[in-house]
Amino acid sequence: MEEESPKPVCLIILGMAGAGKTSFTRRLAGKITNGSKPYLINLDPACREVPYPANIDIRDTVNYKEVMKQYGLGPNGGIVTALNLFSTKFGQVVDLIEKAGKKHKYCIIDTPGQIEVFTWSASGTIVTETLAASCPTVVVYVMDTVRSVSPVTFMSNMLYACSILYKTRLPFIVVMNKTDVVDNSYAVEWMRDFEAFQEALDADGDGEGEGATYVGNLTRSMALALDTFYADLKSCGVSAHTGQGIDEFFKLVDDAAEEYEKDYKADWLRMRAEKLEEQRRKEEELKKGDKSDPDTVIDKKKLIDEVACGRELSDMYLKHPANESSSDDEGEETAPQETDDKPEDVAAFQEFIRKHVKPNNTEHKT
Ligand SMILES: Nc1nc2c(ncn2[C@@H]2O[C@H](COP(=O)(O)OP(=O)(O)OP(=O)(O)O)[C@@H](O)[C@H]2O)c(=O)[nH]1
Repeated sequence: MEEESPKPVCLIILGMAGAGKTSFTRRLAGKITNGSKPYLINLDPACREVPYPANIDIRDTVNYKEVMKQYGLGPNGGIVTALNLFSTKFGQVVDLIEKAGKKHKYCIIDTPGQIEVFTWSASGTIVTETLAASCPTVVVYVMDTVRSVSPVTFMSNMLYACSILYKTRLPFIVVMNKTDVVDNSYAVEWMRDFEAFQEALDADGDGEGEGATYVGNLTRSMALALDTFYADLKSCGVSAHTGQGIDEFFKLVDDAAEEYEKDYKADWLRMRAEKLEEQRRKEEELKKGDKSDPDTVIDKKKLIDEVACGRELSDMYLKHPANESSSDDEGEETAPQETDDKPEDVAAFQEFIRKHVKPNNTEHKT
């Protein structure tokens, strides 16, 4: 039997806006394992600068400001659509990631600022599923420890983390970032000891009894329900600024990668086999149908390019994702343009719709 070449452990970095995803990715970028730094991917089409040497950068492929113009979208719609377009070619990205496994032990994927762009979009699902079916994949949820000191905010953050865990069905790590400002011990205690959480809630004026507020009661019930989630949760405190806690984080990553092999891989391989079979069946059906149907045109143009990790950082900084000649302000919605749709973009978008928009949404997984 052919021996499989090693595949990198892929870390999908998620978190609320400002939690420190990019700073954390930048910190992880310096980790040297077996003589190599991690393979780095930026999936945020709207960031101005990528402060680490990305091997693959979505901004080299899709110009989100042009997407906003061409489809008449606002900034969030532009980011979602840019990611949708990119995700249609994510198979090519995975090929590059698999090849990178010969040299890199880890592959780190930084996601867009607004978490819902990834967690509530078709493209986020496509990216996650394609990765998980090919490489050991771990979801890393970055939480802002400073902003979560209120018990109600903490519980909301954990509830969000919990929803992502059950949605992705992958090993999961909660990273409590910014411990250089506030130590994460309060969060560890709240997760371990419900009474301590209850006391903090009382001290906040949201506790039990006559003075209890609706939000206090809700928080208490939710925190009780989250006990099961906390029981097996991998978490650690880190500071992306000082590097504190990074070694412990990588230990958790290695445990999570083992967990993937043991508990998740078989399911993902089965799902991939089913999808391939379904795709084969659909292609056969298409072949039998009208071959001149323009919707079946598949864009052969290579949209994804890899950049040598050692390239000059200045290359990354100098290129702004917007078209330099573009005069629109960031955040300004513009009317749809009727004329200059590029044929390759149209073909890619048609292909995206053909592949992923299913009648009645019967196969959409949540
Ligand atoms: N003190 C401290 N500040 C941090 C740390 N990590 C990030 N920050 C700060 O938090 C802010 C947000 O950091 P980013 O890395 O841009 O966060 P992000 O989640 O990538 O943000 P978006 O992608 O724009 O949503 C910046 O001002 C960082 O300097 C940390 O470990 N300690």
